[in-house]
Amino acid sequence: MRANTTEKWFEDRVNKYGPISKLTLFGTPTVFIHGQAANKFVFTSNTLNNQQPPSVQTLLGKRGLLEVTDEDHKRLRGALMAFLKPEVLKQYVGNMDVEIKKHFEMHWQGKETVTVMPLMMTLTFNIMCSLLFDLEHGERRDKFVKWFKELTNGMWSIPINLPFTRFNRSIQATSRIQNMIMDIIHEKRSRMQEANYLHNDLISSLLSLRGDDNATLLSDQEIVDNVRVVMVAGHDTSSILLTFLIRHLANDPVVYAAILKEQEDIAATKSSEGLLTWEDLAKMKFTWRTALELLRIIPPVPAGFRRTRKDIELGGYLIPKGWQVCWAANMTHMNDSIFPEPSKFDPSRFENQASIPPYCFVAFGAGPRICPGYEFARIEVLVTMHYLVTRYTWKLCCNDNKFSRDPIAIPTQGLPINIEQKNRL
Ligand code: HEM
Repeated sequence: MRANTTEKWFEDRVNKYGPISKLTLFGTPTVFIHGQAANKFVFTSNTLNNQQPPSVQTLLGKRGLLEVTDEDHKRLRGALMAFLKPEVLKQYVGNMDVEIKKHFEMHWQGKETVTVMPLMMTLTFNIMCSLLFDLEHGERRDKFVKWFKELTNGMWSIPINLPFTRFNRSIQATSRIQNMIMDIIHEKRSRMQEANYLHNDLISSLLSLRGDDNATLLSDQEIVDNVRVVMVAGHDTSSILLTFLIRHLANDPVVYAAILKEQEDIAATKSSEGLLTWEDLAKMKFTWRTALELLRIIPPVPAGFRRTRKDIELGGYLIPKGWQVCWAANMTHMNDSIFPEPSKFDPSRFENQASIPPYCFVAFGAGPRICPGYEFARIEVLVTMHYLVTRYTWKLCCNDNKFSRDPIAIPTQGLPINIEQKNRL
């Protein structure tokens, strides 16, 4: 992964061993499968459980969406979707707009050079703090960002909990984060007693949900674990997409010009103080198609795992109970019978999404575990791109066109760029 040869490794494997092959990964017998039918099986079969490395369970908790199955998964997912569904999120486009403009004022305005990747991490973290917790800027948010970085540093590390290991620092950070989220839950619960309290964040939404017997639908621990899962699942993924979009537009004047035109047309209808709306986002069709095409070529989640619940027969092979099953996005994303000329960057592939065969574009997964943050990611990417292209021009500082994976894609130097503000500011 560090040498960024993951895709090549998958391809070589398929060429050598065919569509289904076995190997040992992280010390566990694993079956590697790929292609449309294999994706359908991985994403929809109830003979498979979700499977995360042990470090992830320790750091994110046992009651998070990634760990639970069946009825518990449905209940917790339904609870998160009550906030993440488009009908609700559309009310928050203005809040995102405010947070994103603030980011550009604080971190870009007046600068000649910025490094994109860490800034996009900061931006998506702040968006989440505002929308998920309604957490004010200041000391508490600063502490949270510090602990969150420590938590994610150890996420894919070897889970050895000895003093001074990366994993040990992550465990300490996750326990501080747990305490902080618990405090926020208690504060929100008491504020919810106030007559005119507005539910305007994910935690308040989860606290307000009731089951059949009018008891709260989620326990406090379930809220803590799921908020951590959402923070982790939604942070790196969106930052990577934004970072690689900025890199791509610096190298592709045709796509850049089309996005600029689309965004300038929308900006022309707004006053300088006006906030973007849900209706404005609906007009950003070409910008979103460009983002989807980028996700096809560089999926932030390049592969994933499941575990068999029982012996399974697949394609004439027996996969024993307890084995890992590994899927990889690039094997369908770069298949020329599905996406002709797969290496060509062509946003028009997404003009008619219904024409893409099912289970072939899996940047957001598919089936019952398909990414619940799709709409959230779409809003943050579109609003960020709007302010970026209408207020700045940029050039890559160096030929930072390489990236490594950890397992997320990271430009080797963080993507430093030279920026210039447009006159509008
Ligand atoms: C460009 C941005 C994003 C990409 C490419 C992405 C990709 C994915 C993928 C591929 C999966 C499914 C993994 C599997 O089935 O093994 C997933 C699941 C998930 N994503 Fe995203 N994601 C993005 C943004 C977000 C955001 C912004 C949030 C939260 C606000 C989020 C929350 C989640 C959660 C909670 C799951 C687990 C769902 C479940 O197990 O039921 N994601 N994401």
